[in-house]
Amino acid sequence: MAIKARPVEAAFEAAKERYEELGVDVDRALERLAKIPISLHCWQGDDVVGFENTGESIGGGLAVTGNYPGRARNPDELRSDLNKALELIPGSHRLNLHASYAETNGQRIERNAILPEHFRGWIDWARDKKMGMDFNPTFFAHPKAADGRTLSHPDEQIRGFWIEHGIACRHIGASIGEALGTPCITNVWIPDGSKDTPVDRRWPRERLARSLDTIFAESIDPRFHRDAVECKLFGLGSEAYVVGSHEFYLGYALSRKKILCLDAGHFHPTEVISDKLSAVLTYLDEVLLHVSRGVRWDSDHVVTLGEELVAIAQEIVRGHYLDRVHIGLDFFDASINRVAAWVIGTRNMLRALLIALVEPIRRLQEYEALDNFTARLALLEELKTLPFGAVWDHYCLSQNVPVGLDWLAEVRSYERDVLSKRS
Ligand SMILES: C[C@H](O)[C@H](O)[C@@H](O)C(=O)CO
Ligand SMILES: [Mn+2]
Repeated sequence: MAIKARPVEAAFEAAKERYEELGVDVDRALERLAKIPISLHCWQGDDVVGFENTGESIGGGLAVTGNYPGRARNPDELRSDLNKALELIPGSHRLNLHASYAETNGQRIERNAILPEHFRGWIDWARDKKMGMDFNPTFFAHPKAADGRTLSHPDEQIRGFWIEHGIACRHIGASIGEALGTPCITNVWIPDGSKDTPVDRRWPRERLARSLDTIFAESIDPRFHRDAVECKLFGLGSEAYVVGSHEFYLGYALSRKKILCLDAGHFHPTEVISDKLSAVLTYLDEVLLHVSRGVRWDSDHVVTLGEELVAIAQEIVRGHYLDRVHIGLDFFDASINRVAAWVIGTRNMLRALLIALVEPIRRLQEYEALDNFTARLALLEELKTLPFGAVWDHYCLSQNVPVGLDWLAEVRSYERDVLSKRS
């Protein structure tokens, strides 16, 4: 039986009173939450396989584990799964698509020859849903990336191929942005690195910088398109050295005025991106997030409502960065229902943002300004058990999406009627 609206609203009114006692405007917090788009990554729905049908393994130091039935095998199935997930997530969001999800009518189109027309189906789908889109060149799962090197490759022809792919993707990103009326962020992540200690750390980085400069040489109207670059500490097979490290891309983004992408799984396990946000935003205009959950390594587990997720959201809200931080997700778990994975991860991102939005920030800041660290700690701890869940339930109700765990029943019936029929 579905959760009833009356008790949800009664709990909300009581919760609102508790927050108002602390000076929090709950209605305004909810209005702000409704305006935050999360970019949902298409690759959770099919284990990062894409639709090129080349039989290439994922490579690039990435790994997907699990064999839960129901993986989307073609664009229509993936869009259908995304539709289901989006029905269960409050608010208006975006789609983050990889180039390997091109629709080429069975024709083999090389990655350096892909065109906006190969993404028409996605653009039309997003336009119908009034959604924006983001985009990514795919520098992995390809014979020319088989040795784990692309834009930094010493072979000029291989490097040239990937440069052409990057350029093609910027054109696709620009047409997506123009068609949908909201800038498309095209994010460059490459796997390049070395398993064992390299002798030459310098020249691959010099080559990568030159390749990126060539890719970005054409200026594109920022109303349609924005460039981002994603750093990483290590991957499977690139344990000793990653060409596009954090320092490399921080310098690149700063000197070339690009958006820096911080992936929560791309740092040493004791490092957190929540602490990096205000550091890099002191100098950079904008940041793209790949919110993920690494368990011991960059394992891309589904995002849970843990301390770091809340800290990321708090940093965005407390720092007034909502218009400078673009929030995308990056996880892929094939061991559970894939639609549920999207719903759990995205609802958690939104819940973390709501927790941050209903904080009595002014009061906390006053305590801090007065060096009243006792009251700051006491209030921060008290906030953890305030009736936030009642506010979230009301938000779901007001956005016409299932309250509480009611969404799971809908995923289960979709699994029974649709996913289980896929071989
Ligand atoms: C599939 C994504 O582009 C990929 O996960 C990338 O963003 C990444 O994080 C690689 O580790
Ligand atoms: Mn990422």
